[in-house]
Amino acid sequence: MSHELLTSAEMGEADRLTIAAGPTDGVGLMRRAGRAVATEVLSRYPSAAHVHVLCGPGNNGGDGYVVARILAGSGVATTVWTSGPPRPGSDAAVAAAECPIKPRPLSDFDPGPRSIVVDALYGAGLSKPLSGEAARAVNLAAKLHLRVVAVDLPSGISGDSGKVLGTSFSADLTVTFARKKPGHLLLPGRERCGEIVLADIGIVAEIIARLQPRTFENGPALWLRDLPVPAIDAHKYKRGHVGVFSGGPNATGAARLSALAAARSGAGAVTVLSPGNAMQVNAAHLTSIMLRKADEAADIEAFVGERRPSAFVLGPGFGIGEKTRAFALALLASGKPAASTGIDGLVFDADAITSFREAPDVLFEAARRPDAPALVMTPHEGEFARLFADIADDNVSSKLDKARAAAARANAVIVYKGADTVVAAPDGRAAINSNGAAWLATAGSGDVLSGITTGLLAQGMPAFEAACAAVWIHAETGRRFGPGLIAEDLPLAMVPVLRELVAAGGGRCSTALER
Ligand SMILES: NC(=O)C1=CN([C@@H]2O[C@H](COP(=O)(O)OP(=O)(O)OC[C@H]3O[C@@H](n4cnc5c(N)ncnc54)[C@H](O)[C@@H]3O)[C@@H](O)[C@H]2O)[C@@H](O)CC1
Ligand SMILES: Nc1ncnc2c1ncn2[C@@H]1O[C@H](COP(=O)(O)OP(=O)(O)O)[C@@H](O)[C@H]1O
Ligand SMILES: [K+]
Repeated sequence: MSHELLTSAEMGEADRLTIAAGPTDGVGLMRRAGRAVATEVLSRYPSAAHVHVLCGPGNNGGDGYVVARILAGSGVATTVWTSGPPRPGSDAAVAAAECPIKPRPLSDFDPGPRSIVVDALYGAGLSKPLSGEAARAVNLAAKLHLRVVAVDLPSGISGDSGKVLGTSFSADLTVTFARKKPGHLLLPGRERCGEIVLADIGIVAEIIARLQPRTFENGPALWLRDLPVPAIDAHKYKRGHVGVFSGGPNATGAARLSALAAARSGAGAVTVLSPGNAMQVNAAHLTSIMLRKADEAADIEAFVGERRPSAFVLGPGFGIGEKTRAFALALLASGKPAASTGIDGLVFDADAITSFREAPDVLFEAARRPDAPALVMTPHEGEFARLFADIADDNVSSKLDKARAAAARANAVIVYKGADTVVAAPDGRAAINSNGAAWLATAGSGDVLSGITTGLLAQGMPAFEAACAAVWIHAETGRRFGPGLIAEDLPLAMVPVLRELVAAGGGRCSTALER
């Protein structure tokens, strides 16, 4: 498995453990890292007129000296520009001594047009904003439209947060080692990395496992074994029954999008719970989806008792206010142990999130009660800030940190949406999604996501895995569909994606769909 993501501290530890286990030493790892980068440069740019290798003072620079040595040895015209010599006695100093090219000062960096830049200034050890001669090199490479190959990370990008510190290179290709880092997937880092190549430098899976990583790239490897497939003796209620709350007569579409998505994702039965005054309009637009009136919290209790739904989604198009809060709290009090007819999972989206902006603690307290059903909340950036204002305002934390802090506080799986959606669980696990596309930025797209999540929860998939699977399936569908996508297309367009997942071993572990 290579879907773990390592922080810079974890990567340093992996490095240390590998060296301690022998026989490879630090210089050995550095030689492998540099060779991996050089191999990519040689295969992608076989006719490059000139390669400029920019070497910083640390181990990232050390990798750069290895690259320069191999390129020069292969007959490529190579210049080394350095921002400072490596610390005497360091691995990088050994690599520099082995490099036959006399380095020139980075302040004189003067590349010709059409040359290639290998950026080995700073990687995991970036500790302050890029400035001075490094910033000048960034500007020059951009001005001349030079191809940039970044070693480990584009200099200026934080590997832990994906943030730009000062300024950064925009690479065409980034070669990183052992495992990706969160900054390769979180924006804006992901955009600045270009294509990412993961090179094996001999840090083995057993070493990574010892670190017990808690952060992952979202993909089937994380949840395929839990993806529900119907048993041979399935009947519709065994496949899970979803309840979806509709808004009033002028706001019913969002609930129907969610309902359809829940049904397509395999829930055996779906009921739209509608205010009395919206029954007509809902009835006119529903076929396989059932319909039932629900005007007050007592109606939920009756529905739960009679029809045994296993999961609900509240929020899409529902409206903001007291009724929403009452429904949300009634649902959170309908967990299994309290009543044998209780429900397993809840998804709160959109208005169900916004309705608690003045009293988030009331929601969190209800979600923390031991009998509460598993809760997934799916805020976009604006909704996130309404519920977790202090966490959202923290300019230092990454999106990953923020989603984790929110999940712990709310005792809920948080799907912090966007182009780099982060899914975080209260137990500290988190996954960053990277397979989406901007075609998904269309009204109602989020309603479909909450429906898929609820459909999977209703079939018994654990909450973190259900949320990760829903986010990936939604993103994959949008990416494949491309131009012209509207939310109505998503439920049907996800069928081929589901079919492939089931064929790849849904319900069993398989890596066939790993991208
Ligand atoms: N950890 C590992 O397992 C491996 C690491 N390797 C390389 O080692 C790199 C990490 O090496 P280091 O920890 O030495 O870190 P870096 O080489 O990224 O940077 C460290 C040095 O740069 C200085 N520095 C940081 N930001 C600066 C800024 N903006 N302006 C000026 N100076 C700045 C620091 O004070 C320190 O002297 C990785 O990115 C990777 O390229 C590879 O050799 C392979 C194995
Ligand atoms: N640029 C983007 N790239 C990838 N996915 C995106 C992008 N913009 C939005 N999305 C996804 O589309 C969905 C939009 O949801 P949301 O903001 O709730 O919209 P709506 O309320 O209109 O349904 C989310 O799943 C989000 O992650
Ligand atoms: K770099």
